[in-house]
Amino acid sequence: MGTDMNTKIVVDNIRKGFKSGKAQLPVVGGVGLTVADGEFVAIVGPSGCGKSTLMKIIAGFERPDEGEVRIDGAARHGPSPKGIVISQHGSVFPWLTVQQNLMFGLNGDGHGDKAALADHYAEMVGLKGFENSYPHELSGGMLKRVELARAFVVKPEILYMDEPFSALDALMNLRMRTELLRILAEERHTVLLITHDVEEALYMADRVLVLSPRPTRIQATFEVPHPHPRKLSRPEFQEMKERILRELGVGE
Ligand SMILES: Nc1ncnc2c1ncn2[C@@H]1O[C@H](COP(=O)(O)OP(=O)(O)OP(=O)(O)O)[C@@H](O)[C@H]1O
Repeated sequence: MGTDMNTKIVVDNIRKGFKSGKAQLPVVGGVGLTVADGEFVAIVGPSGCGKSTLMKIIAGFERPDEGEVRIDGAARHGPSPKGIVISQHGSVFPWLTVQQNLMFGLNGDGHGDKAALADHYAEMVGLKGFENSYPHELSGGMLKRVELARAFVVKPEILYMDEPFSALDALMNLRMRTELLRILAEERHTVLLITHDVEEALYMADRVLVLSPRPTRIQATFEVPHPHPRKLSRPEFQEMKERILRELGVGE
C-alpha cells in the first residue's frame, strides 16, 4: 500500500483479552493496520478468533488493553458519528415506517428536508413505494436494504459491517453485494467488512486480511486491485480464493 494515500484509520498494535473465571482469555494478540480513505477492507478468519472484538475496538465500542486506534489522526476514545455499524442482527425500529426509520438518525434541518432525504435513500436501495410500510410488512432482503439505507442516509465516513448479509438467502446475498458496490461507486466510504465468505470478500474488497486463530493477529494480506464488476469465475480469483482458504486451513 502506498504511503501517499490519505490515511483514514490507524490500528496501532491492539491487544485485548477477556476475563474468563480466574483466567484471562487473550482474544486480540497484537493487530496493526492502516486503512486508506475510501478503501474497502475485508476481514476473514476462523470462527471465534476475535473478528467482532477487533471491529468493536476499531469502531470504539470496546476498549483495547493495549495499543490505540486513530481516526483521521486523532486517538479514538469511543464511538463516533463518523462511523456506522451494520451487523447481522439489524437495528431497524419495528414501530417506525421505512421513512421514519431513515429519518431517525438525521438531526437539524426541517422535517420536509429529512423526509426528502429519507425518500432519496429509500429509492437508492430499491424501496421506492415502501416508504410508509412498517418493517413487519417487508421481506428479509428488504429489511437489509432499509438497514443499508439507514447507514448511508447519515453519510458516515466509515461503514463497519459485521457479517451484514449472512442471514440472507444466497440469491439475496448476491444482490446485496452488487447493491452495496453500486452505492459505494456513487458515494465513496471507507468500509471494514467481516465475512466468513471468501468469495464475498474477493467480490467487493480492495484488500482481504486473513486473521489467525485466537489470540488473533493478521496472518496474511491479499491485495485485490481488480476493477469492478468482478467475475469470480476467472482463474485469478479462484487462485486467490484457494490461497486464502489454505491460510484458513481449509484448502488442500
Ligand atoms: N464481552 C466479552 N466477554 C467475554 N468474552 C468475550 C466477549 N466478547 C467476545 N468474547 C470472547 O472472545 C472470543 C472472540 O469472539 P469474537 O466474537 O470476537 O469472535 P469472532 O471471530 O467474531 O467469532 P465468529 O466468527 O464466531 O463470529 C470468543 O471466545 C468470545 O467468547
